[in-house]
Amino acid sequence: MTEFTLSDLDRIIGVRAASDDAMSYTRKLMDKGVPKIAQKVGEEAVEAAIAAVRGDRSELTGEAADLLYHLLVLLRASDIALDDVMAELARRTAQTGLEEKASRPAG
Ligand SMILES: N=c1c2ncn([C@@H]3O[C@H](COP(=O)(O)OP(=O)(O)OP(=O)(O)O)[C@@H](O)[C@H]3O)c2ncn1[C@@H]1O[C@H](COP(=O)(O)O)[C@@H](O)[C@H]1O
Repeated sequence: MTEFTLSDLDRIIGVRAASDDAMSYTRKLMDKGVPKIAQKVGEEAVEAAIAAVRGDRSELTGEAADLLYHLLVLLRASDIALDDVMAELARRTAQTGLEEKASRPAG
């Protein structure tokens, strides 16, 4: 299993977004602003959905990677920390109590 996490990617995106490297796709996206980044998120989500319906696992893997990357850029452009999204997910999980059950050995 890869050790690379969404937090790692988010950190890289933060560095690239703050850079003045004209070759950075992240920098270019940030310059275009929230509407353009939101459009990309929508496009990548639709492409991922289509790949899933077609049963194309390789295509879906690639589109899911594009979607997660663009979503992280959108969050940053909207000044929302990935940590805040994770905290919301943790809050929902705590409400169900499933985290504890999932970490307990079955039986
Ligand atoms: N994970 C990604 C990633 N996923 C997708 N993409 C880029 O997303 C773009 C999507 O291509 P599209 O054809 O859909 O879009 P487009 O060419 O911009 O055309 P438009 O739709 O905008 O008109 C491609 O240029 C991909 O390279 C990414 N670009 C960067 N990253 C990560 O971000 C890091 C920093 O990248 P830079 O900012 O380029 O240094 C990289 O090391 C990666 O870890």
